[in-house]
Amino acid sequence: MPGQSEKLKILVTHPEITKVVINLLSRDYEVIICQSLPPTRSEILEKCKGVHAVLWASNLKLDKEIIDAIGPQLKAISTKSAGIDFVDVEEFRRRKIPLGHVPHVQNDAVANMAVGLLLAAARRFHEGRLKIESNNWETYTLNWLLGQDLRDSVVGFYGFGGIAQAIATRLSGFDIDSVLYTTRSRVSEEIEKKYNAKKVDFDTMLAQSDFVIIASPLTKETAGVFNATAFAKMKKTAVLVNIARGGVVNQQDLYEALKAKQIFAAGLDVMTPEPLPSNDPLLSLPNVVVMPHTGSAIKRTRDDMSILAAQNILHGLAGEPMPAPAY
Ligand SMILES: O=C(O)[C@H](O)CO
Repeated sequence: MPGQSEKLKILVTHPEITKVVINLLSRDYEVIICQSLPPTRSEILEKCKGVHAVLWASNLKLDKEIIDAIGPQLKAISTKSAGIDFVDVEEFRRRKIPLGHVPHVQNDAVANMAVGLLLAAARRFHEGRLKIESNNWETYTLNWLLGQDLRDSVVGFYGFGGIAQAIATRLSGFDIDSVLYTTRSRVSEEIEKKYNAKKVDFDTMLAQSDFVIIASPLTKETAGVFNATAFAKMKKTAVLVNIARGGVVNQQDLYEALKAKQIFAAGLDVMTPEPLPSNDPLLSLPNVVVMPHTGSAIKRTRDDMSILAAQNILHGLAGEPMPAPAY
């Protein structure tokens, strides 16, 4: 136990966390900051011993080894991401250690990325650039580089939480016809009305959607569900967008489907693995638009994410419920 004048310790696992957060945490606690860039597990394992809370700003595995290295005085950890597929949540639950994550604050930024990818894939941005680079303008034909239209389209969502709804809000400005969504439980009637949305089973969503947007967490249930069987059920003109996690998609099957033009195009902010090797076959396809998992990469959004993570651990240290508990 620390003495009366000794402050409890918080480990921040990344040197670039905004000063606002460091100042906030330093008011009542001693803050230890990891310095390695990229963050290393070895530095975290060394510095985490004896701390009382951790702001986990990394997607390195957060597991039993780390919890054991910290020690039994640990009171709270928060990730700085919405997705927690790199965390052994069961271990936290079993030991009753408060675990926070960071949902909602990145909805707008990620939704903007999704719309960007959707338009870029539907309107063939990558292929257009390749044509320019190879001096292959075919503007003499009347139907060169025709894309897919959002107007009057059906947009299907796999997962219909905050990010998906923020995407649907934006797409309503493109005069889409309706929204289909596949989730475990139905959203409220009010939300369905707002987006002209209907809950349908996975196969119906795949078969009837012109655009399919993956916006679900990666879990045992969602891993690899977008596979060859799923792609075979989609329209040939369909555009797939993934801003969730690469693991929801079987990437080899996606590659085959795109190459065979079984579906029209894909826009991906997430993939497997990350970083994607520069010689990955996916990158050889003209009908894929890729971004390196930067959906939330807006300064204000990233700061908001750090602030919410800090609030999670401050509440955890005070023995209060976190604003955004992960379980
Ligand atoms: O989960 C999130 O918040 C983003 O995808 C960053 O990992």
